[in-house]
Amino acid sequence: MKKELLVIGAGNIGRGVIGGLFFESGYHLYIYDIMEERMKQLKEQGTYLIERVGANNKRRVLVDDFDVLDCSDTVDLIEHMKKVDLIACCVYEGAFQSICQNLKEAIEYRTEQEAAPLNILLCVNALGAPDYFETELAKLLQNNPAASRYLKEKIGICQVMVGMAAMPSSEELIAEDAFAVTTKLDGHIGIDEEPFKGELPQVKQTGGVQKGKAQIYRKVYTGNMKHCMLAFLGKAKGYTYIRDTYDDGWIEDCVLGAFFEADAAIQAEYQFDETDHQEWIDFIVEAPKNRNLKDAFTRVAADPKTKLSRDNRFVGPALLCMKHHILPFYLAKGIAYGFLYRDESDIASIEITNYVKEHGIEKAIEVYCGLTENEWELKQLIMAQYKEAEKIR
Ligand SMILES: NC(=O)c1ccc[n+]([C@@H]2O[C@H](COP(=O)([O-])OP(=O)(O)OC[C@H]3O[C@@H](n4cnc5c(N)ncnc54)[C@H](O)[C@@H]3O)[C@@H](O)[C@H]2O)c1
Ligand SMILES: O=P(O)(O)OC[C@@H](O)[C@@H](O)[C@H](O)[C@H](O)CO
Repeated sequence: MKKELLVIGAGNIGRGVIGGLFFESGYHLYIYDIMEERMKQLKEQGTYLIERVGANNKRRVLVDDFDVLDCSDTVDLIEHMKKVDLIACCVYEGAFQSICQNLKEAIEYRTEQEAAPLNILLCVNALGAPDYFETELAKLLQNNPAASRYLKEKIGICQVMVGMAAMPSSEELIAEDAFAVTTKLDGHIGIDEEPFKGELPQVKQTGGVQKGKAQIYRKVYTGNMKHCMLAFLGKAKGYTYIRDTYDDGWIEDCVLGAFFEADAAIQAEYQFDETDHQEWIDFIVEAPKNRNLKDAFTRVAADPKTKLSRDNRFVGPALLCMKHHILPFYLAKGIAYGFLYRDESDIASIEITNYVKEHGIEKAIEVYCGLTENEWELKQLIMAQYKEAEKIR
């Protein structure tokens, strides 16, 4: 396999985690992002720094084997989609449609050329991303039978579990390198191996996983939920970074409570085998407390409108708990603190907290969590937790 990777979305994950690990494993990167001016600057700069921060040590990586595409339009992007056999999409959900639109053109070309298989790595926390890509591409290619066949037979659309946090670097480091990005040192990247065409790339801290579509639910409903709940509760306690919550026993109890509720529901739904299940618990619960990492609540809890929505990291597992007769007591607490979370730089948090003030918590739960009258038990649980949370805050 050619050691080339087209990275779409050159943010924390695209530059820092995926770009960094593939670069360190001998891959040449092609980088594309919609931020045209910034990409021009990156091209001029020619290198960028990654700071990998562990609980006990740090390490720097200077990435210098990449080309930045012409990001003024999508011509160059599509040209590279035609030729590079491995693509990593490191973006949020809002970018999916336009990426599919561009992929359509590339797939038609690849079909004509009888090109090699193409693997698309969806390095996202969004739920149902592979299904979205499969359906959208099938729709876009429906009038081209040969390309539809190529899509089915030669394109691997793979969920990737990015189990490694990445964030903007400190001001000091940014002064040194405007494109520096900070990531955790430990962690693991899991590629859903079932849809992958050919041999998996040999990349550091990266490997294949099974049941990828189920794994992303587990990651988001337990791991990302826990992370975000630390931020919601931590903010109420006046902290700023995830590390500030590490010695707070109350936060730890609540967050672990929510984790194990969600984990039990996920296990009931997806039945991961016991070894895999225990490894996941250890990965999340026993992760070393990384006090060197300044992971800000502003990043972790960003866009609480999405995070509190029906299928996302709190209401999703809470509903799954109800389905499996598990009381989502602590998950409801997480949701309640989500309704109290306010960050003056985050418009979604301002909208939500203003809405609660104006219309009350019950209406807010209906609007933002999408809970219906039939789901009255969960609604009442969240309302009760909110009442408590207001007193404690
Ligand atoms: N940061 C983390 O710790 C982390 C860990 C695991 C998974 N994730 C997931 O990875 C994805 C990226 O997160 P991030 O932290 O890198 O975000 P980010 O905001 O740092 O980077 C996203 C980048 O995508 C670019 N972009 C937006 N629309 C685009 C388009 N149409 N084409 C190309 N580029 C486009 C943005 O300009 C931005 O540079 C998200 O789905 C996130 O949930 C993040
Ligand atoms: O990027 P988001 O908004 O989906 O989630 C914020 C964080 O929880 C997330 O980026 C984690 O750091 C990451 O998923 C680590 O596994």
